[in-house]
Amino acid sequence: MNTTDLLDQIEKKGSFLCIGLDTDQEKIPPHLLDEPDPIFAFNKAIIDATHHLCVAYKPNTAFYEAYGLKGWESLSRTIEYLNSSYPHLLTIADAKRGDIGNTATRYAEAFFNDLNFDAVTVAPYMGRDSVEPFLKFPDKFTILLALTSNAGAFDFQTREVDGQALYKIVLETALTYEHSDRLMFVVGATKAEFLKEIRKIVPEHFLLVPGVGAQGGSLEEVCKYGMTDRVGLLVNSSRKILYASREKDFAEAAAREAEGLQKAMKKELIKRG
Ligand SMILES: O=C(O)c1cc(=O)[nH]c(=O)n1[C@@H]1O[C@H](COP(=O)(O)O)[C@@H](O)[C@H]1O
Repeated sequence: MNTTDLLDQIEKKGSFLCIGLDTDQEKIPPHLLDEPDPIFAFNKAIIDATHHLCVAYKPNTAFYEAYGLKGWESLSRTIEYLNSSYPHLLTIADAKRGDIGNTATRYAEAFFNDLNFDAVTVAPYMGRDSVEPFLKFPDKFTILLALTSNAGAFDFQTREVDGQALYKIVLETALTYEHSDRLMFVVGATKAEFLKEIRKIVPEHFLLVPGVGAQGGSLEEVCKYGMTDRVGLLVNSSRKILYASREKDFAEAAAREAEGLQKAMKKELIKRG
């Protein structure tokens, strides 16, 4: 998957929605627990009901790793289903990895080659040699945490180092990495007002923006400060869509939530002209 394919999907669907598959066995409708793989059964129903409203899916690996081998199998079935049934959709492994180069290479192989995701989230703390192994893969995206949606973001990310906020240093430094055109950056929707400054440093790159929905971020604010001529935004929502209902109509309820966001996104795309 490359940026042109992604933009093509965004224009066709009038949507830059990413649906987070943060599938929690304790929150899925009870009738699915009789299925051989309840998590996959839930994901498949959600994907079938929402694929026309979004351009990306982002399983957060924590929700799968928590169930050990069984969870990893559910993740593997989910990505195989996405790649075979909806190959034009962007798939993001939200794994937030980061380690020395030798180890980072193995993480990159795990998510890009073995599982065949299009993108993976990576933490920047360990620097260049922990990120560049991911960037070696053509037609794959590495999504680097810049300014996250949580309260703890203020512990380090907004601290000034040599007169500049650390998240800005992350953005500027990452642009010097080899194949930096294969980067996207995470900016939390709850920090929309920072997007003006962020766009001065990364005017073109796509931003993955989680935090709309359950965390209270505003889509309008995100678009006002973060949207570019080539859109440049993937806005994620997970719980608000996935758990719109715990009854048999859960997939239809999820589609209604996703459609609400898609319609609002279409308006923003029209506003942009
Ligand atoms: O990298 C992420 O996706 C991420 C970064 C961030 O700053 N904040 C954030 O919430 N996320 C992820 O985005 C998803 C948000 O889920 P909801 O709050 O349920 O919409 C979760 O999978 C988080 O781990």
